Amino acid sequence: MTILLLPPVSLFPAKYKPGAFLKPARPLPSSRPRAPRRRESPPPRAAGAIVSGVDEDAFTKYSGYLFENGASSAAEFLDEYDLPAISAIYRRKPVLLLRRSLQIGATFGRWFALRYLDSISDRSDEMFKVRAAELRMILLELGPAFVKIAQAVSSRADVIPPAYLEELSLLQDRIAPFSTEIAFSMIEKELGLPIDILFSEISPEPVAAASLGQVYQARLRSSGKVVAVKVQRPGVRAAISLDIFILRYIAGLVRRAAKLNTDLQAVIDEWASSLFREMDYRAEARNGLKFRKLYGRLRDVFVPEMFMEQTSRRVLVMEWVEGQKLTEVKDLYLVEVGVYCSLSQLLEHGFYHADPHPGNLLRTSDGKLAYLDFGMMGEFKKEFQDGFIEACLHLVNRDFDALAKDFVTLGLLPPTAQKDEVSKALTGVFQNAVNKGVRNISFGDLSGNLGRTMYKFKFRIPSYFSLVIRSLAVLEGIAISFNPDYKVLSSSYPWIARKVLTDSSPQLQSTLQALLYKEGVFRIDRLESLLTESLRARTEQSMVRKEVGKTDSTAAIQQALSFTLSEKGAFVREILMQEFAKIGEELKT
Ligand SMILES: Nc1ncnc2c1ncn2[C@@H]1O[C@H](COP(=O)(O)OP(=O)(O)OP(=O)(O)O)[C@@H](O)[C@H]1O
Repeated sequence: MTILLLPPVSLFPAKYKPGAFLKPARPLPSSRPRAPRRRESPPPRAAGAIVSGVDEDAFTKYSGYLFENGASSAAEFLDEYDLPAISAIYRRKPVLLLRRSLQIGATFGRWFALRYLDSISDRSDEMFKVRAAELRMILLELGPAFVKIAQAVSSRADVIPPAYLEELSLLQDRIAPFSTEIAFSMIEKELGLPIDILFSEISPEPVAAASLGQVYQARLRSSGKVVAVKVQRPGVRAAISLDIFILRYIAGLVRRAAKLNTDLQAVIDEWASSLFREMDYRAEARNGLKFRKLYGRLRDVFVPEMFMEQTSRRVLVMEWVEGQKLTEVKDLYLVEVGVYCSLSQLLEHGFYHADPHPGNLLRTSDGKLAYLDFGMMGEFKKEFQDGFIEACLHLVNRDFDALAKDFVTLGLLPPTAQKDEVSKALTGVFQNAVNKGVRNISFGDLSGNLGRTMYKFKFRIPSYFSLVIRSLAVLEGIAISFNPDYKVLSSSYPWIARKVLTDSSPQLQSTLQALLYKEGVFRIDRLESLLTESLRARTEQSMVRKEVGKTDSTAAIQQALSFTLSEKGAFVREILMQEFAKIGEELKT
């Protein structure tokens, strides 16, 4: 059981430097708890003032928009993404629909026109940063649906230019808050008790504000535990529903006009369903509980406790995590911990954090990797897990025909695909990368190349697969920001090698067998390389911890031997025994 020793509670945690971007939470003396200050609104703000990067105008428009279009709409009460219901609600409001469509069109239209003017006046480079900042403000003004879309792409260093990436990453946690008065009354309404009864202390202002909700620090009256209280923005569900409805319509037009093969409306529907699930905080708390149970015990991983009794659809109460953003502390060891935890999520239990954006990963004050925000979780099915491992093995061993088959198993290619042709294309795409050696393959480049090949063959990448790729690409992205040579695949391969050598799944065992025998000939070199990699999985982790010194080759041989003799090495031992028996027979003749 991992135990996090919380440091003395301060309502000015290290990661929220007072005044950095929010008004500081009011420190309440922990020795003598006071009744919370209730219904305290933030002081009036000067229009157009900038509070450390949060533009007040954008904030006003953003919140105003939510209230105007959200709080009173029937769509605010939808429990899940229900397209017929959303259509029925907004078809009855043509004026609202038209006004909002014009607002979206005019806002983006103006921005594209400015970019066009930049390009014809040869000022594109000069104005690049300005336009990136404008785009961020536009997304903020347009509301949560656009902020969420931007967040989804903001970790893609491979597709977004750096200046845009920098601006879009600010959307992850620099969104202005809504009124505390409204938030407190929402807590009371949702949980059915007065704030003073629920909490003995609560920060008079939010400590963080995100697109869907904002977070307060508080102390539970019942147990005295310090908690984070997340409150959903009022009107957010209705506002998002309206925008989804409009975006779907635009997607239909674009698809027809550009004769696209990809069903853009289906992509939006899938995204919308997951966004609606994310807006149900009870589901988020259940996800958090499961995540904690599965991964909270991994070494140096921390998952906060969820308080189900104090959680409702729009209010979530969980254990407070004291720490700093992983991106700020630049801790490569914790990136490795994240990679190992991701592999365990994807390939061990198949239940994974599908939104591990940099704002959701913290380094706790005692040096652990803490996960936050369990709104978006993915399920990676067992057959896909094995298929993914097989694809990695075939990629590293340059078996492109087998790789094309793996793509069918993974649902990336339809079974009817011309596998020869695809395999030729994949060979072209991956050969260069693989020739550089597994340690030099960049996950970002690989997924970019894969996307382009898929596009060429008019195949679509299933959304589950994009999320899986994203959950690893995010970690690579964080590491690259302070270590340009970091490669996530190089950290993952030892784990994969170990898995394939030790797993009892018949599918993986037959893959291993196929890999170790080429045209009936035993490939000892492949077994050797798998063994070396799988041993690296163990030693590398301990070396990062500085627990052991460098292993010499004798130690490696000893470890390889002890592995093949261990219970987990049974299948490999069996193969080796058969090979030894064959050699014995040959020697006899
Ligand atoms: N348990 C916690 N302990 C400390 N801080 C927290 C905790 N939970 C959330 N926060 C802070 O609040 C911020 C927003 O929380 P969270 O990401 O869960 O909200 P969200 O509305 O789902 O955000 P997003 O829209 O970006 O996904 C986090 O980035 C973090 O700074």
